Amino acid sequence: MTELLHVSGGPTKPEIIAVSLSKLDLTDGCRFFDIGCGTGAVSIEASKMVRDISICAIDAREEAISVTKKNFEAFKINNAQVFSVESSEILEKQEIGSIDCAFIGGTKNISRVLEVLAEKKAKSIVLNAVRIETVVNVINKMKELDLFEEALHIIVSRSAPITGETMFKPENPIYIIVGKSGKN
Ligand SMILES: C[S@@+](CC[C@H](N)C(=O)[O-])C[C@H]1O[C@@H](n2cnc3c(N)ncnc32)[C@H](O)[C@@H]1O
Repeated sequence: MTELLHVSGGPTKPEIIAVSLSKLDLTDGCRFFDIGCGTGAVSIEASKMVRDISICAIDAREEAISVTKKNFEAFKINNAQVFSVESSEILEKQEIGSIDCAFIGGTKNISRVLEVLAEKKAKSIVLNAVRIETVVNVINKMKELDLFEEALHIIVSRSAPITGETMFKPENPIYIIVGKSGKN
């Protein structure tokens, strides 16, 4: 089995990716943006879900981009563009084109990123956050931009062996915030 290379902050846990992608409404041929892609794990799972997806993976850290490129090669992701840049600097550029669905795993400059996604009429936006301050900022900003749909608080506990039996160990709680454009 192909092993995913890791980088600090990633990969996002598979259960969180599964719920996040289920909220994104990915469709065949859509243009998917992985903002703060880290390892590229979310893009890899998205490409397993829908055919002909066009991926744009962005991370401000060169180290993350290098890992994403290696993972894309290992998982045979051929339909992706990868950008090593702060996302608010590139998303608004005309050559980036249209944006259908955006997963946001990194929240630096999040207000500006959400403004650009709203300007570009991204149909669905799903954001992962761990900090309560981020959650409040994102919900307020999405409401201001008429994007806010719902927020989820997810806690996964995973089985772990204990003296020959099984216990459950909790993973860190994650907030998933969902935005849709054209709500009204
Ligand atoms: C928690 S990690 C993402 C993990 C990723 N979803 C995965 O599965 O590997 C957050 C990443 O977002 C990046 N990041 C944060 N804000 C960003 C921004 N505004 N533009 C680009 N990258 C950003 C960080 O460099 C970091 O690599």
